[in-house]
Amino acid sequence: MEGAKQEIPMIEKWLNQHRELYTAATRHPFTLSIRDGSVDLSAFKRWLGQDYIFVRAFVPFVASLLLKSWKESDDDSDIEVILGGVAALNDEISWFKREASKWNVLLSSIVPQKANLEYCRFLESLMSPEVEYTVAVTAFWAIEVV
Ligand SMILES: Cc1ncc(CO)c(N)n1
Repeated sequence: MEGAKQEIPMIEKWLNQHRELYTAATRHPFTLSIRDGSVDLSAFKRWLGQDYIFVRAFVPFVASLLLKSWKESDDDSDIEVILGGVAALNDEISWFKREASKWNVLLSSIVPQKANLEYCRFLESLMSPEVEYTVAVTAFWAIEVV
């Protein structure tokens, strides 16, 4: 009888390989302060404006992924998952606008911070037709899992 393979699943392997980064991102003091309600209002407003810029840039990235999934995916259900992501982004943008108005954040005049600008540029680079669907969808997964 063949020995049962004891392969570590890919996602588990990646999480193990990047455990410190993953914990730093998902247990960040800002995130924890949101969870327990102690968040500093000016930090929240700064996040709101910066994340709004990110989400605006994320929409065309997800749209490009939708197109790639239609062309390159071998699994029909992928397109529906990504379409669900687009729908969620629509609701998310409405939420950002509501929150911004509630907290007097002027979304039209937010200046992106350097890290955010670089992140948006990275997203844009993933939109290139040269970038394969498998690469782009893995980035999508990583962005959403963290
Ligand atoms: C869907 C989505 N992914 C990631 C982020 C980053 O915070 C966000 N605001 N929305």
